[in-house]
Amino acid sequence: MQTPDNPRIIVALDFPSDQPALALVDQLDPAKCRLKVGKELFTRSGPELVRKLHARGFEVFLDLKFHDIPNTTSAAVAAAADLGVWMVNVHASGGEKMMTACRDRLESFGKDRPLLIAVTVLTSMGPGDLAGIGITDSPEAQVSRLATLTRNCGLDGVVCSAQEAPALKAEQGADFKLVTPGIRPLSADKGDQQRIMTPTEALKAGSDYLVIGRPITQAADPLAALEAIHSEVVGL
Ligand SMILES: O=C(O)c1cc(=O)[nH]c(=O)n1[C@@H]1O[C@H](COP(=O)(O)O)[C@@H](O)[C@H]1O
Repeated sequence: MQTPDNPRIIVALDFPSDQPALALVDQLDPAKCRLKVGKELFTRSGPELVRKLHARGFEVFLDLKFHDIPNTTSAAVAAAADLGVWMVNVHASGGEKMMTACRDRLESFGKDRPLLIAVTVLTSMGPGDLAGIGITDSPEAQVSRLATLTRNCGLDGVVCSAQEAPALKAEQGADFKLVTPGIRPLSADKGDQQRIMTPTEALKAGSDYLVIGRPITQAADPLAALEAIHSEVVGL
C-alpha cells in the first residue's frame, strides 16, 4: 500500500488577495502543512502568488476544479503542471474522455507530475440539488459512481467528505487518495460546515489529506493551531 506523504494538512487560503494570504502564510511552517489556492485568490493574484508560495518552501494544491471539453481541460491541467503545483483538480462529471485526456497530458511530466484529483459531488449539494440536475440517485450513490469512473480513468483520487471515506476506501482501494474538507478540531467553531469530523476521526476513517481553513486561518495564533493539529495527526 502506498502511504500518503506528509504533511497531510492542507491549509485553505480563502483570502481575497495576496496580502492577507501571505501575512498568514508567513506565520506557517512548510514542514507541517501544504497550501490550497482556490478560485478567488487565484483570479486576483494568479500564478505569481503560487510562485511566491513555492519560494517560501510550500507545496500547493491548485483548487480550480476544471470542467470543460477534454482539449481545454487537459491544457489547463498541463498549465498547472508547468507551474509546478503538487495537486490539481477537475470535476469528475466532466466525464471519462475529459479525465482520461487530463491524465494522458500529465504523463509527459513524469514522476514530478501533480497529483490529479476529481471532485465528485460538492458537499454543499443534497438530494434536492441532484434531482434539479436530473440525478435521482442519492448523493452517496453518485459519489460512489463518480469515484469509480475517476479511478477507472487513472486519476489519483477524489475530494469527498470524510464521512464518505470508509465506503470509498473499501470500494476503490487503499491507494486511491481521499482529500477531505469539513475538518474541525473539537475546540473549533463548526461555522457553515455541516458534515464535520475531527482530524483524528477523518484520518481513521480513511482520509489521506485534510483540507482545513478557518480553524487555522482565523485562529488568534495560526502557527499554534497548525502545530496542535499536526501533533494530533502526525503519528496516524
Ligand atoms: O474543494 C474543496 O476544497 C471543498 C469542497 C467541498 O465539498 N467542501 C469544502 O468545504 N471545500 C473547501 O474546503 C475549505 C474548507 O474551509 P473551512 O470550512 O474554513 O475549514 C474551503 O476552501 C472550501 O471551499
